Amino acid sequence: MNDLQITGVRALQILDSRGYPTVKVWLTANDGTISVASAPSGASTGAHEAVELRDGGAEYSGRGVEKAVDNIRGEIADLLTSRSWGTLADLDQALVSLDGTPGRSRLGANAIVAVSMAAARAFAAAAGAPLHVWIGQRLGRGGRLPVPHFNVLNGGQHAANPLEFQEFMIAPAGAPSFADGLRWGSDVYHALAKRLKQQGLATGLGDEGGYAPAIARPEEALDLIVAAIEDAGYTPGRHGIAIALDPAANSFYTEGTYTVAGRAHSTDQMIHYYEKLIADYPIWSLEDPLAEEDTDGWPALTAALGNRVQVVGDDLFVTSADRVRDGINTASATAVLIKPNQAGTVSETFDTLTAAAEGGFGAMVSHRSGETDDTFVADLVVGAGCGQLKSGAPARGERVAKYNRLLEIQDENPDLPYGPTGTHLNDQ
Ligand SMILES: C=C(OP(=O)(O)O)C(=O)O
Ligand SMILES: [Mg+2]
Repeated sequence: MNDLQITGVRALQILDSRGYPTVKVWLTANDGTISVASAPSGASTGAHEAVELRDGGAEYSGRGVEKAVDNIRGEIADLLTSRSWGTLADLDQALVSLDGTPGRSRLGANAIVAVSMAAARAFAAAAGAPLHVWIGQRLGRGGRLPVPHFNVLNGGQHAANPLEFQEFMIAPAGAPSFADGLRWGSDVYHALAKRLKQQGLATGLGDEGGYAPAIARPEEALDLIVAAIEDAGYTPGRHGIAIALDPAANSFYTEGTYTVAGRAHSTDQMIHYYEKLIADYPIWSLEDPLAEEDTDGWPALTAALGNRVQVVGDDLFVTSADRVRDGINTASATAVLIKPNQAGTVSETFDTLTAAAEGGFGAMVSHRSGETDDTFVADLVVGAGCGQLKSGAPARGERVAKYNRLLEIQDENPDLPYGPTGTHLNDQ
């Protein structure tokens, strides 16, 4: 394969789906091919994830990213055009070395991840392969279309309602194909709106396109969703439409106590609470059920529930291969959420996917709550072959862009299998 020679670098501050500034990058290769990528942005971030560079301060806000853009136009462009690149791993490593900080705070994780994503596209284009095929080759995996996890009801830091749990997702595991699963999800999404209206609840949306009604108890949300699945004519459960939760427990944990709908829970009580939810509702996956700093709680929860549901670390692992290996050694979870901008580069994201697979962990690829029309995660999940994606509701342009890209991939590759392997979604 020929080396990649980058001859042009363009960067711009654009807006993400929340209307906050983010970074867009264009890389031109010497054959004239232009590869584009945009950085997403999280709101409920883990303490250890790579750090966005924001003008005037690193914490999340609507502040500008002009400095990050300037870094791409300056130092990063100089690096990228200074030599040819044999592999993405070399290019990413050079970016990480140029930054020189563990958290990517000098040049900005938003600048670096956008460049890395665009570079991955440039390598794929140079190889004449679709991005998902090129990614599959890098990871040594066969392609697979994911079960989409639609976040249909929003709370936590993604909505202004009193619901502490952040994400209530529906997963059409029993659908015969990705395209059918997408239709099933959209049917339930619309049935849920009807239910909410019937009950006098608001149908305004949270950041990821799910409804954000003024309810506080997770059970109320789950009752509404199960009813909507049935209203739409589907069967709740792993043979039909299962439920996945991302409570994002960091945000309702203080000094050893989890507060849910006005009630305080110790870690043990929280584990019992999830046990009851799992018994009462067709929940198959639990992401960030406990806070990232509750390090004794995670193995206890996984020992208690890990044979019944998938236990996913997001803020706990922040897409870091080292943290995933620790999690495997301590049996702290059974799967990892994969967000390239937490890891910092695409190559590090690949390393984390590999570490997870080597340790028998599952993986779910994920968007961020602040998104753009970039569809990188759709190709990533197919190439990774892990069979699970969350990209928000089956509505709102920045969310459906990913689902629509998967429809294209399915259409172009009708033999790709659908769904995860080796997870609880295949049980029963
Ligand atoms: C997608 C998520 O939200 P954010 O992007 O705000 O971290 C999440 O917590 O899984
Ligand atoms: Mg999460």
